[in-house]
Amino acid sequence: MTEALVKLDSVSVEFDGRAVVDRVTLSLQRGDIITVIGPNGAGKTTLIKTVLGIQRPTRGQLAMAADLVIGYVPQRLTLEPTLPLSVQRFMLLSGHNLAECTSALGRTGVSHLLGASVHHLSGGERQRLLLARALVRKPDLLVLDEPAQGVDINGQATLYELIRELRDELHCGVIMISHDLHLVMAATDKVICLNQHVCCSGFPEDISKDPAFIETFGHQVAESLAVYHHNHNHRHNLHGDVVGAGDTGGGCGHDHH
Ligand SMILES: Nc1ncnc2c1ncn2[C@@H]1O[C@H](COP(=O)(O)OP(=O)(O)OP(=O)(O)O)[C@@H](O)[C@H]1O
Repeated sequence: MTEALVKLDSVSVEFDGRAVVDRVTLSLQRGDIITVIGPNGAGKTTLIKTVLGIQRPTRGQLAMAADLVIGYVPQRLTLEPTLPLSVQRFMLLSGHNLAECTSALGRTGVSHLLGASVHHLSGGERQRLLLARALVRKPDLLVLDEPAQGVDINGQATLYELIRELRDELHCGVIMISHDLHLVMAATDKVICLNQHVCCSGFPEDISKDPAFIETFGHQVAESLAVYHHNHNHRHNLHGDVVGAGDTGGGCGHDHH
């Protein structure tokens, strides 16, 4: 039997008597990728914070595997703008040595930015830096809060692919929040649709037909997702260009009907 990295059993989080997360039960194993979707204010970040152990549940049980190493990619990188900080220094603050930091930066495609200032990175570069910082810890569990924000559309698909590859390499579990519904539906193993409580959950192709999903996101979104088939027959490089197996000669290779 596979050991759960994190288990939530009927977890609720209340602020001022209001349930922001309402009786959520989930279990995350090694190899899983779970994506939490839902409207603004649905409690997604609060749920992620609970998984991280930084938000205490008001009710219910949270169980984590012993010695669990978590790599976290936050929604925002808050830095003192007047403090000069290079990418190298930022990474070294993790407590890992330069070789480990450079290797993690290389894996997320930004090792060339070692000497750059973190204040001047593009949105996509910043997300890759944050991913490298999470990665350098060799996490059992990767927790990402909107990892593709500020990343252009090509870069988003590539970033989700990178997350899948990292899951395979580290044999870790992944839980993330995303608003990129089409990419989520194409690239995720399991989706949890949250609106305080879990409206529905399951595999992308199933939940897009779920009445609770349709009620939350509307018919238009549900219909466009329900007919979306993603036959990914190739790989992308970090710039989003198509490379490798099954490249049909420059075509995108995804079937969108
Ligand atoms: N520490 C807190 N104290 C009081 N209310 C809070 C606190 N943290 C979050 N909330 C409230 O809980 C609700 C859910 O917030 P949360 O950030 O979890 O939602 P979200 O689904 O991540 O939203 P978004 O998609 O907009 O990022 C919001 O109404 C928010 O104002």
